[in-house]
Amino acid sequence: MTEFDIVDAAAIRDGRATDAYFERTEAALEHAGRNPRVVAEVTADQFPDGDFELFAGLKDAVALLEGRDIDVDAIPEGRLFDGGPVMRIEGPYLTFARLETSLLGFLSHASGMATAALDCRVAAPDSQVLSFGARHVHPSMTAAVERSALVGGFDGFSHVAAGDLIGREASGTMPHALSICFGRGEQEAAWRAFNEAVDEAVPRIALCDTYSDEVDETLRAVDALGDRLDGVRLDTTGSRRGDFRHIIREVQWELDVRGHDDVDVYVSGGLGPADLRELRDVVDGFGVGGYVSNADPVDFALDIVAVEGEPAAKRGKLSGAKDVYRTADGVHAVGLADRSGPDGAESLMEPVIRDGEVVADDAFDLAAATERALADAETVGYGTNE
Ligand SMILES: O=P(O)(O)OC[C@H]1O[C@H](OP(=O)(O)OP(=O)(O)O)[C@H](O)[C@@H]1O
Repeated sequence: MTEFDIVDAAAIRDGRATDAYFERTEAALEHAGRNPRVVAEVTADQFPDGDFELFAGLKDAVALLEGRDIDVDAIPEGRLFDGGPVMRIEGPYLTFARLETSLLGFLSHASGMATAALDCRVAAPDSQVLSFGARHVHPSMTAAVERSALVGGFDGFSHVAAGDLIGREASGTMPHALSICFGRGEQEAAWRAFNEAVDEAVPRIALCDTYSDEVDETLRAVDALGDRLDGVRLDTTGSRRGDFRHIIREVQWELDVRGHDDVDVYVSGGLGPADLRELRDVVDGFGVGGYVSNADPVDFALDIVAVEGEPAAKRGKLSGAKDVYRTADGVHAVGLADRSGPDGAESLMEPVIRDGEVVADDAFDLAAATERALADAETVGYGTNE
């Protein structure tokens, strides 16, 4: 049987999922009898510059690091960061050297996607926003996509197996394929079959752009499903879109004049924050895919900043174990961990692992992470000058 090209969880956990140069570094250090106690930090930018990003991926990072002879401090998942460390690891270097590759992968990708999700969330704070981007990425990444979207404040997601892992049910109704399988002019049959077959708890949201005009298909869906119709989705393809806002307003108008203003209107297809801002007052919800799933990973690096208690770092990086602080007005500052931060500032880093034991479950609890993300967005005014 042909297997998928997926590096499995055991290889990640045992450190085989690493860059070859870490294996050679281990060989050299062991040969020389060296295994210094180091402090290493995960950082994207050395100094704050007002450009915030959202921290995610901590749950998987902790799963990788727990049980090892190290201490780990980190800012909790869902916290906005702006320069300085997001994580600090202390212990014998050989204990965690080969984990750097997977550790950075977990944090970089998830944080990039969560930041993109928060961009969408703040663009349409009162709309329902669902993650539709699983189809754009390798299947092994889909749970990370959906979880990151939730950390960034999305209301739901589409991927079924990701839902099994996350512990929440996937949402979604129908693709164009359903109408096409019934045939041109037979959309009513497709919507009725959906209504008859699908669990009562699933909202009846008819996809209304497959063969004909959005207003026409919407009114036909109203006739076909009557009061059972909860909403329509317009995924009008780019080449046919013209003025999408006008199309949506026209659909809303024609629903209203017939007394169906309770039918919600959802839109999807290549949408990002600018579209959400432009359309948020005329729709009830959005499906957003590629903007989140295809987001650039955050450029995290892991660097040694102290060896045997003494400051040490490569040039361009700041030596010494550090902490990050937030002042009451939402400004971030970086300082040495063994000194207090600016007056009135709170430290954002928390102990997460001590001697290999996880000591802060709440730091990567999904609901808590989302709550932090939304609160932080407000505190620092994230996205308000877009
Ligand atoms: O464009 P994105 O933001 O990445 O959104 C992801 C996809 O979700 C929608 O699929 P839909 O189910 O409507 O498409 P299909 O039935 O044509 O496959 C939309 O057409 C996008 O292709």
